[in-house]
Amino acid sequence: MKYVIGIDLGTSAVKALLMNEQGTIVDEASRSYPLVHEKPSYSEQNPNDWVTGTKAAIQEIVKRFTEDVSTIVGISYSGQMHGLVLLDENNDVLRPAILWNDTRTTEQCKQIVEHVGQEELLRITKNNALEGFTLPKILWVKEYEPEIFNAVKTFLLPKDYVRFVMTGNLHMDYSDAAGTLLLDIEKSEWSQEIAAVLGIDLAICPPLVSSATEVGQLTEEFAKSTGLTTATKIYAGGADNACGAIGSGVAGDGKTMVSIGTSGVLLSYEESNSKDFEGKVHYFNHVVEDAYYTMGVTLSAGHSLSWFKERFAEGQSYNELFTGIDTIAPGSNGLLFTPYIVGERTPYADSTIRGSYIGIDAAHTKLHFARAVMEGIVFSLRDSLEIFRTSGKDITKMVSIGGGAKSPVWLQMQADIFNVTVYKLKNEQGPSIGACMIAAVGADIYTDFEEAVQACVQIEGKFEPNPENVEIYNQLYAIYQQIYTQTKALNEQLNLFR
Ligand SMILES: Nc1ncnc2c1ncn2[C@@H]1O[C@H](COP(=O)(O)OP(=O)(O)O)[C@@H](O)[C@H]1O
Ligand SMILES: O=C(CO)[C@@H](O)[C@H](O)COP(=O)(O)O
Repeated sequence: MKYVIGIDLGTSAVKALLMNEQGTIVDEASRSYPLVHEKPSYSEQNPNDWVTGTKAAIQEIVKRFTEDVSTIVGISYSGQMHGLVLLDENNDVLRPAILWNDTRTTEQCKQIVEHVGQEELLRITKNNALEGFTLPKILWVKEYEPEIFNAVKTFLLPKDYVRFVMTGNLHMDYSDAAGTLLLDIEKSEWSQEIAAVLGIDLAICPPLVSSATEVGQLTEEFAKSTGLTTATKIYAGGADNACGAIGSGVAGDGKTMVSIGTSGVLLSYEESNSKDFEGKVHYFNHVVEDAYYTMGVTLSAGHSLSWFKERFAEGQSYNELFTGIDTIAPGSNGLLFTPYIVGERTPYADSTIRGSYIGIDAAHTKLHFARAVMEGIVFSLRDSLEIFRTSGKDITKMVSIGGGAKSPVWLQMQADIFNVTVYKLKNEQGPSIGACMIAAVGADIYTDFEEAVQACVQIEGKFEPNPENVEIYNQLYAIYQQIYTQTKALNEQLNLFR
């Protein structure tokens, strides 16, 4: 029997899955690491924490593995997108990684639009300039840390750095490169035009490869420290949302995924890159060659709930926090929450907006506040759904993945607020399943992603919308939608005090 390992380098933790050639997950391990918010709007991680966590998770799996390790034939990756890792000429890390949910780069986004031009930017990259993307982060370092910028030899995205430590080779795959805002989507190459106009030397960009490309084998050192062999082949991998999409079977037209991880994502498969969403949603390369996907992103989805738990329910598990939450009526007895605790992306690209609780009543308990957070996160994802529906997409079912899909109450809320049938996977870790599938396709265990989806995607259950709740949530959503506009100016004033 052959096996593959899929590594999902998430924002809260790295998760490793061991999958056999029949598509069954046989073991898993994870390690969490801190997220550092040194200042409001900053969000960084130490790339060495990713490496240490990945090594420990693989060691744990290998320790429990009772067969010959040479049967673990391949490893691939799914990675949190957009994060900037800068390496010097010795391939040493120059500064902490600046992550996807770091919104310090509003000025740099304006500069990009000014120099490249909005129309040209959309034509080349299919996306708007948003704080979370990598290019504005490169420009921020250029402006504020010139010494570091001058020492840069290569930039990588998070999973590319972990892969580099494991193989000694530098690469980036198209699905992740699409999120840098430096990729010419049409030509599938780094954009000379954007780089030239912004004074960036394209030599810092790593070679581009497809997700299932073999990019090397494990270094002796990494193999030795984890118990694997140097014969294990390494495949490039992809952006976590693209991996989550194939891991949940979203590899064909009309298929939709919702993910509540640290971020929240509503993602829809696209057969081509020819549609025009005017930059309202992100438009990226899929890990499936010549396919694409569009998605809306809530910056703090699961993060809003983990924030709530850390601040107001310290020491409680999620299950303890949720006890009794299903006894509270939809709408949390008139309490609404907007999850803009680090700013927002879709539909409001706004780094200054912050979250609100609206309608606090003396009768509300901690449970009402927790439920309102969960509902607010799903309302925010509905904002993205409305963009898709307005564009003509008929969305009636979705596969739900990410840490949030562990909670049946949250899954039912998604069915009721979106008014769709929500499917739950046997294992909610779509991105690492996707990473396993990439390794399996790379290693020729499956001929293509279609075959991999057939073998690996296992649906465990479904949640149907409850018509009564749908009606209540429709009314509440109309109120929720007004909160952004009504709190925007207030947050601009409060920004001075942050
Ligand atoms: N048991 C649970 N029930 C519901 N939600 C959970 C549970 N455990 C974690 N979560 C949510 O999942 C989020 C983490 O999801 P995950 O997909 O692991 O994130 P990431 O890939 O960003 O590391 C947490 O922030 C939390 O909101
Ligand atoms: O910025 C985005 C997508 O554009 C995020 O979705 C990141 O890719 C992080 O994902 P999670 O850690 O929440 O899975």
